[in-house]
Amino acid sequence: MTTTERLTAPAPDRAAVRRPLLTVDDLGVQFRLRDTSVHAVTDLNLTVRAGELLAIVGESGCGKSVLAHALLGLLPGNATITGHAVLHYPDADPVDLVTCGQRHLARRVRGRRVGLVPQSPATALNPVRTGRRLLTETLRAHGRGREDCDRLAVDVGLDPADLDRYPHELSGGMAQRLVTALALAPDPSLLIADEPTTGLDRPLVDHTLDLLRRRCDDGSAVVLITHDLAAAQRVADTVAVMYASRIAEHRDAGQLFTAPTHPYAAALLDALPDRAFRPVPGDPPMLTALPPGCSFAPRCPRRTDLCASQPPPTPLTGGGTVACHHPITTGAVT
Ligand SMILES: Nc1ncnc2c1ncn2[C@@H]1O[C@H](COP(=O)(O)OP(=O)(O)OP(=O)(O)O)[C@@H](O)[C@H]1O
Ligand code: NI
Repeated sequence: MTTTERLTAPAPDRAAVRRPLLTVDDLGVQFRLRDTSVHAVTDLNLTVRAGELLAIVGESGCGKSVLAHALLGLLPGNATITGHAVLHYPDADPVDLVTCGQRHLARRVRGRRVGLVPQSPATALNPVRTGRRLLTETLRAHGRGREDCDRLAVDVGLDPADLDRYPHELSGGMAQRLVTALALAPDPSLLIADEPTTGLDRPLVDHTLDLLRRRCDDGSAVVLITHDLAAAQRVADTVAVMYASRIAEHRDAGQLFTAPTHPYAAALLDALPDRAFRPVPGDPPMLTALPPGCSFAPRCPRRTDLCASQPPPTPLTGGGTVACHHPITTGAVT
């Protein structure tokens, strides 16, 4: 099966009937620099439901990893976070990840309820411990035995013999699979996987995507951050397209890939080799100087004067959101 074929064919909006696991409400992240500030996440709203695989896509630097770090309390000291990101527990009161504090995040959330596959696995691994030791310690901390070690390795496509290597003895792809196994060890109800297929060859990319899909089919939720639109198309229930720190379009994956309504989403799809293979013209704006209107307007074939001056509305249309003054209604870019 090629990556562009769907692994499963979920009914449209299947995820919509599940309970919300995470609700993000007007989330903002800014980094203070000496004489300016970087708007890395702006006015971001989304819901992730149990059983849902949400793919977050968008060009490099649009704020995907910062969003992941914000949800896990992993932002550096020069960051300011605003808004809310509420994690709902089936058996306890909901918790706002923005305000609950590092102690709660460390004890109850990070690596427990919410797992992270970090974008840079090499720097995330303790260099003086073998993969087996790292994995055994993580499993033990969550009440699971060392016998789960080899099974987890196989799940992520790693030869259990490679667990006896130190991080510097692992290839980039092996380190990637090891950090995925470490994130899965606590069996988190929400897994945020930030480019989890980097450095993997095609069969292992598909193996990893299928693993994430199966977790969702078993009732967990996954946020898959990826540059790879074909990967999103293969496994995602819903897709959020980020552009310059905001969500441009967020809807059912099937609808987004067949009839994108935001001109940026349409342009991203047109850039795919198996579509028009036409790169998105121009460059994204600096996040230190976001324009007052729509950030995509300077690159947009549908822009009018309104786009340059007024921020786009984000009405709910057809079960999704699109932040655009002139959304495409036919699925064709005019
Ligand atoms: N500590 C920081 N201080 C200042 N700016 C930062 C900091 N961390 C990230 N940024 C900026 O925030 C923006 C968003 O970065 P982010 O890493 O989220 O992008 P991304 O969408 O994950 O990109 P990629 O696809 O390349 O991983 C970038 O402009 C980046 O330079
Ligand atoms: Ni990133």
